[in-house]
Amino acid sequence: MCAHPFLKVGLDLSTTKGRHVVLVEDIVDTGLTLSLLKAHLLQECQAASVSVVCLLDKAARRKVQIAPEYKGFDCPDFFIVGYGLDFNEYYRTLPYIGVLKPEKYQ
Ligand SMILES: O=P(O)(O)OC[C@H]1O[C@H](OP(=O)(O)OP(=O)(O)O)[C@H](O)[C@@H]1O
Repeated sequence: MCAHPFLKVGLDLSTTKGRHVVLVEDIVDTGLTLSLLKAHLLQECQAASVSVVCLLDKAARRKVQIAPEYKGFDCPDFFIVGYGLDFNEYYRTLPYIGVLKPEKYQ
């Protein structure tokens, strides 16, 4: 199954063996999520390659060295919501991307 003790993925990742995988993300922030998944797919699942496409790339927050191969937009270091992005499950279904006022989360 190529399972990972921390990753909960609703797919059988062993099917990626020998295949070129494209991960589609809404946002890359610290990069920790993708870094973990990418390493797992390459090292444990033996994917042939893993590339990343994201809508938003918030590079200023990066904690690990990872860069999406394809991105829609560079994103400034604001708290972004809408278009699938949430704050405690609020705002996720907004049909646009917005910036949350700091007083809403501080
Ligand atoms: O680069 P990182 O710091 O790892 O953050 C990026 C991840 O965070 C968000 O998911 P989140 O964990 O908020 O879950 P969600 O998609 O259910 O909102 C987003 O969808 C990415 O998967």
